[in-house]
Amino acid sequence: MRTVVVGTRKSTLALTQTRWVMDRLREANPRWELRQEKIVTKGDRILDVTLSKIGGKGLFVKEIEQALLDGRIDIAVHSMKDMPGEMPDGLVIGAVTEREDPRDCLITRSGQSLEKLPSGARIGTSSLRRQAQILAYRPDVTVEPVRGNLDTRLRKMEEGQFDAVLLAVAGLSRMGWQDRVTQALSTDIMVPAVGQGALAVQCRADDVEVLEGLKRINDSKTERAVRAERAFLRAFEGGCHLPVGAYAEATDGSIRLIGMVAHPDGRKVLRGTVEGSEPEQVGRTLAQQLLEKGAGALLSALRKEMSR
Ligand SMILES: NCc1[nH]cc(CCC(=O)O)c1CC(=O)O
Repeated sequence: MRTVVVGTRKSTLALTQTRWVMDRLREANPRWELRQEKIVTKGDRILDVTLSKIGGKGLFVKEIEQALLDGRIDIAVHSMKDMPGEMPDGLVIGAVTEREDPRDCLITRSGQSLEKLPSGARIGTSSLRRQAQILAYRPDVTVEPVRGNLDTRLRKMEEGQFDAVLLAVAGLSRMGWQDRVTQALSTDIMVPAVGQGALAVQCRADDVEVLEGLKRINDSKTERAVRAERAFLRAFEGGCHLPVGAYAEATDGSIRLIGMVAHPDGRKVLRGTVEGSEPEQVGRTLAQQLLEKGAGALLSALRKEMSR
């Protein structure tokens, strides 16, 4: 028997995801005794400021990673899309779980689709990636920031603060709320966030026993797809709160990756596709392709605007 402590954020979504992973782990490793440890992160405590102002999505992950490094926990379950491109020394992703629906979706109060929403409709999202792509498709709507957990965002829409909100299908379906989706958006309109729909199960790089056990719940196709997406993201240094998206489909032999870099106002959206067999290579090649189309200048101008 080995006691394995699994760390998670305290949000209902994080707890649901962790419970799901713990069930898989229990099946795959009957000799493990699994215990759950809840960790409150800065991102969960500070809810009244936009994420990019307090340091981006990475802050949800950082404090949990510290608990791993300190040995307070042995395994951490994260939404893959919340993981920054780079990871601290000493930690690895030991397993990537099978990806759920990777798409973003629109939830409208009226039930109208994106095409039917009236001009001037207010859409709640704090993601620059979602903002850019929705404005590129519907330049006549307005985008307003919204923070908080999934239920908070849905409630704010129902109360009339917004006419619609944009969320990941995967988060809603893990909560059992897939019937709330008005319209799942095709990746032609909305390229998802890197890693969206997959879970990352992280551990210490030298914890051989845990690594062995995590391998048993790894989904190799999702892993290859996410490796390509993350290699793409890393090429744009610190891209986790920038308007960058990527989505890959992988078989055992090949990978097809689509990527997107945009200006938040939606007036410029650069997209590209690359196919290949080696995930990191595919990611870097696509990043290079978009850099040649002007993604570098776009993002450095944006970084300057955001740091003002
Ligand atoms: N940004 C927060 C976040 N992190 C992971 C998910 C759920 C979807 C997923 O695992 O990809 C969500 C909610 C959302 O963006 O709608």
